[in-house]
Amino acid sequence: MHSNLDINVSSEVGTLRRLIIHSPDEGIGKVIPTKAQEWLFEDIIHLETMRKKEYDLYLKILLYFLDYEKIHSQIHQIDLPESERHFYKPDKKDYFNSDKVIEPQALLASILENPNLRLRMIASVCAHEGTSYLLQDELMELESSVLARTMISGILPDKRMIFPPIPNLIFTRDIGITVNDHILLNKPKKKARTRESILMKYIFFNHPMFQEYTDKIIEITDPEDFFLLDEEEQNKKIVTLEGGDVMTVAPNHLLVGVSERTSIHAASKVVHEMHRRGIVDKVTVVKIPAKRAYMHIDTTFTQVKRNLWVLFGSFSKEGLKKEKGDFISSLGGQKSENELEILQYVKGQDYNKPIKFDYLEDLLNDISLNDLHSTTPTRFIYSGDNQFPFGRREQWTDSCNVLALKEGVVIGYDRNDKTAEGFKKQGIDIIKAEDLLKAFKNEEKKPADIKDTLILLPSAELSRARGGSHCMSMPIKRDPIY
Ligand SMILES: NC(=[NH2+])NCCC[C@H](N)C(=O)O
Repeated sequence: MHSNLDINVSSEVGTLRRLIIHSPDEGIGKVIPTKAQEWLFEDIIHLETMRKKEYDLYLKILLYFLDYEKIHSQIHQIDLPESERHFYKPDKKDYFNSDKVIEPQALLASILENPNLRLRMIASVCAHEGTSYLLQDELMELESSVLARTMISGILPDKRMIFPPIPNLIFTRDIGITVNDHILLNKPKKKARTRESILMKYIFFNHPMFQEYTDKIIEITDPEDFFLLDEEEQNKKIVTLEGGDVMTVAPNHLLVGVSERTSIHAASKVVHEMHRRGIVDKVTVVKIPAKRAYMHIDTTFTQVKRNLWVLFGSFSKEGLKKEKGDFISSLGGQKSENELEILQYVKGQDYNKPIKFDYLEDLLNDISLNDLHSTTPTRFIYSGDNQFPFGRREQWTDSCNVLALKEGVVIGYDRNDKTAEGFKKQGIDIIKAEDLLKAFKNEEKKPADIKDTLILLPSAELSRARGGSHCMSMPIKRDPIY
C-alpha cells in the first residue's frame, strides 16, 4: 500500500479517486429488536440480502469507477457460488484489496501486526467495552486479520459475542471528513458509535498510508475543564461532531451542520481550527432541527453538479412559506421548527457579525456561483419532487443523500421514485445499478462514458440502517473541479 498517499478533497463533486468504505459485517446480523434503537438501526436487517443484493452492487460500481482492472479482470468469477464472496472479504486471500476503495478492516489487520499497537488497541477497546481483564490475553493470541474482524464485528471465530456490534461503521462518512489535505476526525454523539471512532483513530495515526499526514489529522475535544462541570453545564458545552455534518463544498469553503449529532461548541471549535490552520477561509454553520429524521445535514441536502443540488423541500424557501401560510408573523409566536439558521464566518472578520443567509437555497446558490464559479443558474431537485407526502417519505429513506462519483454522476437509492422523477426533469438519466454493471461487464459501456446519471442502488435493507450512499463513503481524494 502507498506510504505517501495523496489526500485531498476540495469539493463534493470532483471526480472521486479514493475513498474509505466498510462492507456490512457479521455484527449487523446480530442486532436484536430491543437494542436496535440504541444501536441506531430502525429495524432488523437481513444481512445476506443487504450484502449480496445491495451493498455488493455498490462496491462493484465504486470499483468500476475507481479501480477498473481490479474488478473487471475478475468480474466473471467473484459472484460464483464456489467463490463464497471471498472477493468481498478482507480476511480472505482473494479479497479485492484496492488502494482506491479502501476497507478499514484491512488497514486494521495490518497495524495489528505491530505488537505495541496490538497491545494498546486491545487495552483501549476492552476498557471501553468493560470486558474482563483476562479477555485481553485471549485476544492477544489471535491472528491479526481475525483480530481485526473481531474488533469490528464483536464476534470471535468460535462465534462467542464479546463486544456489541458497531453496525454503523458502514457509514464511514461519519468517522471523519477530508478538508483539502487535512482530515477532521469525529467525536461521536452516540455511544453506539464510540468504538468506531477509537479504531479509526489508531488507523489514521498509525497506518503507513497516513504517515505523512499525522500533523494534518485534526481531533477535537471537550473543553479542558469539562469533567469538572455538572451535568447541566456539560450538556450545554459538550463537543460532539459527526462527519455527516461536515461538507467540503469548495477549496475555500467548509459547511458544518449543528444537528442532533453535532453540537454548537463543536462547530465553534471547527471554525477556530480551520482558520487557525489556514485550511479554509469560509466556514458556514447550518443549524437544522435536532431530530432523528435528519440527524446530519447530509440527510437534507447533497450536491449533484456544481450548479445542481438535491434537497429536502421542507427546508426550502417555498416549503417554509407554505408552512407559514397567511399567519401574521409580526404577532410572534413560535418560529417554524424547520427554519434554519445559516451563519457564515470568514477568516479575519468579526465572529460576532457573521454573514447570514435566510434560506438554504441562497447559501447553495452562493456556493455554486461564487465558490465554484458556475456560469449557469443554480438548479434544485427536491425530495419526492416536492409532491405531498413524498417529500418527507423519501427524505426518510435518504433521497437527499447521494454520492457523486464525478460531477453529474451520483448514486442514490432505488426506492425514492418521486425524487428520481425530479432528477429526470433536470436532465439526469436514471439507470439501475444492476443494468449498469451488466453493461460494464459486457463492455457495452465504460465508466468514462457515463455522464449526468443517477445510479439507483437496491435499498430495501440498506435504507433501514438510516443512511444513504453519501453516508456510506469517506472520500479521501477527489480531483479538483477547477
Ligand atoms: N452521514 C449520515 N447521514 N449518516 C447516517 C448514519 C445513520 C446511523 N444509523 C446513525 O444513526 O448514526
